[in-house]
Amino acid sequence: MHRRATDDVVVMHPDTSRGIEVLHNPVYNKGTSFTASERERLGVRGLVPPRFFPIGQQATKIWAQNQSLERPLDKWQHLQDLKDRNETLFYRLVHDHIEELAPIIYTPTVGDACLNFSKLLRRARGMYFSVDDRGDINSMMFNWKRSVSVIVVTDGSRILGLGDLGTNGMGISQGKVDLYVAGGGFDPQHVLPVVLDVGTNNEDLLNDPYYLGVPRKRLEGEEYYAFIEEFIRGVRNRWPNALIQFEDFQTKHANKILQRYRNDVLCFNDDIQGTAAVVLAGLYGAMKCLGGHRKDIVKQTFVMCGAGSAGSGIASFIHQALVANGLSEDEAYQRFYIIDKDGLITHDRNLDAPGMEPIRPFARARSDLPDGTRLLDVIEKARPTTLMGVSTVSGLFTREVLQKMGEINERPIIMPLSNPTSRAECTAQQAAEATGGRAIFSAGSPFEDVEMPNGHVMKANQGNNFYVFPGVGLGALLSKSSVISDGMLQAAAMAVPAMLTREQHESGTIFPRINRIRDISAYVAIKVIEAAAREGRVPEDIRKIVSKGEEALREYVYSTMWIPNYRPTVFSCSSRK
Ligand SMILES: NC(=O)C1=CN([C@@H]2O[C@H](COP(=O)(O)OP(=O)(O)OC[C@H]3O[C@@H](n4cnc5c(N)ncnc54)[C@H](OP(=O)(O)O)[C@@H]3O)[C@@H](O)[C@H]2O)C=CC1
Ligand SMILES: CC(=O)C(=O)O
Ligand SMILES: [Mg+2]
Repeated sequence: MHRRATDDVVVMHPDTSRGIEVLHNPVYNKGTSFTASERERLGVRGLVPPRFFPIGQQATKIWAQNQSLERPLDKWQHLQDLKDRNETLFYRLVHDHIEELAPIIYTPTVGDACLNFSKLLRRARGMYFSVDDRGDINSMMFNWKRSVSVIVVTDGSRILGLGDLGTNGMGISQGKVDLYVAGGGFDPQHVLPVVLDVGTNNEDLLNDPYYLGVPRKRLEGEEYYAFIEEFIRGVRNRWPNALIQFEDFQTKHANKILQRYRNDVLCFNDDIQGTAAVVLAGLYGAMKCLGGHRKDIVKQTFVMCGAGSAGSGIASFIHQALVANGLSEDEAYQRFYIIDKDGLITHDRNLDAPGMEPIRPFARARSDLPDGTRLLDVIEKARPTTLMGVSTVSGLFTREVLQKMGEINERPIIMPLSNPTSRAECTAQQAAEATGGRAIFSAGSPFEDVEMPNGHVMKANQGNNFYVFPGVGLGALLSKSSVISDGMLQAAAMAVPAMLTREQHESGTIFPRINRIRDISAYVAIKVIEAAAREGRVPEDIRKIVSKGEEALREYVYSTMWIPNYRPTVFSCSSRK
């Protein structure tokens, strides 16, 4: 599946030309890092400057270049250009500077990149399947490499909180697979970003002469689901062991697709399930900040702004955890107040509308509060401990709302989770000012910690599914389970806060630093594999490793991780891939 860390050579495909072609191939190119013997062997002697620079020095130089750029989008472009020239060096840079570069290759900058994708694209990456390809999707998959372990696929219909970006959504699939490599240790040769171009309803794109997708309205209804089915069947045929991550599908389709495939195909929806796992992880962390135990989530009351795929996924998943910790189903539903653009959702709402199904059990009784009650009034009445935002509405958490949370709670839990930064329901600064720095804060996109006038620092945690999806994917694949169960995801949620120290909790930290992402992903993977084993989903060889204990599992997980270093490059008469 992955290239093992113990692999000591890169074997060039026998059809790859020697000479200049090697330099033009980002998989094999090392620039000034080819050794003298490689220069001979690969026919590049004299095609690169004579001096040899090890990867560390190359990375230092390119890092300085990237840092000298002012605009985040220029940094993004600079990194894409590097990836197009030299993948190993690109991933080395991202691996070594993940804290600084995650906001560039991922939220928030990737949002800008998607908005401008038609203008920015220089070299295509990944696979595009459009409505015009119907009937040929499986055969097209043979244009790609034989070995794929993870596919991130979007239909571009809801990219971050930016709406329908059509085929420009490819930027998010690419950003996520880069995080699989940098964060989860996946071999870059085995990840595949995909966009399903089923059209777009975005008029600006339809009128843009440079738009890269098929300029037509979106497929809908049975035609849409037939297209998805053709794609899934194609994957099953071409890459039967690959994991599929559904990303940024609009709510009305996201849940339906997930329910249709989750019991038959190794897949998950990152916005529904990955987000839910990370938010629960954050809540467990918050319970520790409050001096308690993760079981204390049963004492919490949640107001959730946003009833889309993220909101419904989070609510359902926390509900499961509340029940697992002793509440009845009904008691657990009573802990939620869910609000959409029309205010509080009650039984007076049309709960049969597309996408509403998972929200239905959370609708409040008519007697509680009138349908449509506004956020501030809901907070007054419900007195929540936790306020979450997955609404895409910047500024929704007004000063009054945040102050009210601060009046009700000594340490209010405030989570403006919408991405990118321009869509966050509030900033860290606003949350800190309105609560006197007492909030336990976590946002989808990165913010700076806030220092209060008295010197106290309010931690600006980043609550992003980035903390779990690489580890969930890694664990699921290594477990050889055929599906990803709720139990595996619940285990992922518990793994993340277990990586924090008491001192970190005391300072208001609910997620580990992102520069530990490889260790976080490995630990999440270990817990996911253990959960799969407990549920009887793993074959004998994996069960044996699990039975030897966590250390053996850790060794197994780390041994599969790809490390961004150059290895000697050789030709072989038969390909190993
Ligand atoms: N931090 C993270 O890791 C993640 C963050 N997200 C973010 O979550 C956001 C939502 O994603 P998703 O659920 O898929 O998107 P949707 O567009 O499906 O959901 C948005 C929801 O917000 C509601 N809404 C709109 N205006 C308001 C308002 N004024 N008050 C309360 N609710 C409102 C919408 O209601 P209506 O339908 O009536 O318009 C809808 O229910 C995105 O910004 C995304 O980037 C998503 C996944 C992961
Ligand atoms: C983080 C993510 O998946 C989103 O905002 O959609
Ligand atoms: Mg997403």
